[in-house]
Amino acid sequence: MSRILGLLYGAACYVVFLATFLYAIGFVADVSVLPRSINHGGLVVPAGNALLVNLLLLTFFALQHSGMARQAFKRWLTRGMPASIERSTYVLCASLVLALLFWQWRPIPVPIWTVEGNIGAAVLLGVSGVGWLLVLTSTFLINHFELFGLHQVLRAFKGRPAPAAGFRTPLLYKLVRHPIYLGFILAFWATPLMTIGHLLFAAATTGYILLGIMLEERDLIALFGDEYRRYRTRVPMLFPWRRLMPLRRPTPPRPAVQDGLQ
Ligand SMILES: C[S@@+](CC[C@H](N)C(=O)[O-])C[C@H]1O[C@@H](n2cnc3c(N)ncnc32)[C@H](O)[C@@H]1O
Repeated sequence: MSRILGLLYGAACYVVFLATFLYAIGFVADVSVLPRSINHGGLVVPAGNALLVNLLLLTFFALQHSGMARQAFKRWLTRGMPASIERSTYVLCASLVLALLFWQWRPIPVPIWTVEGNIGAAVLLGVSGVGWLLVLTSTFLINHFELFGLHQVLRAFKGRPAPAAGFRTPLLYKLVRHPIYLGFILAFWATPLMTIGHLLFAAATTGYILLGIMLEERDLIALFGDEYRRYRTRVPMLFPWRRLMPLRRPTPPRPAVQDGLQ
């Protein structure tokens, strides 16, 4: 019975995640048919108040996201719930906090840049679309269903032990260490209409991504040791410049010739 409940819970969490993810695309792209987006629909308040509320929402998301991802928190959580539904619970909480952000976001629709003309706007929307595609594709590269908890509840349902965390570097992970985060950065910054509200969102999430990378890599080193350390020296963090333009190796210094010794 508890295995069936676990499976249903995991599936429900996944559906909530999917709905939130799809809404996020529309929210950031400012799709006008949505009830709320980054530039419309939310309560209109003075810019100072809006800034404060939005920063609180973003901070709450960052605390939930990073706090619940730490090993110590997972150990504490799994004292009270089966380990097989820990990841689904994480995904559910992250989705609910994100939904709260979408609901309570205060637009500050003062333009910073506006790209007029079909081609320019289409290129920027295209780059943003590529970003979202990069996010989704990369989740499948490292294991989409494990990342969102379905794999774990399915294994528990079949009575199999939880899978050990695996380190993978397929395709895009050979170019950059964090293609999912790169995808988010492209999706958040590439917009034909950058408003103060959107800029706040893009800048705060980018700052959080950089901090999140530091925490995530610390955990990955603890888990995979030298294998991850070597990966870090080989593959750039977010932008594949080093791959596209290999740096010239510095020429080694010539040994000093000392008078009288040669
Ligand atoms: C939201 S994903 C982001 C993955 C990666 N930072 C990226 O941007 O593509 C976070 C989870 O992926 C795991 N992870 C990160 N890099 C990984 C890799 N190369 N192989 C397997 N898991 C990885 C982390 O341990 C963490 O649980």
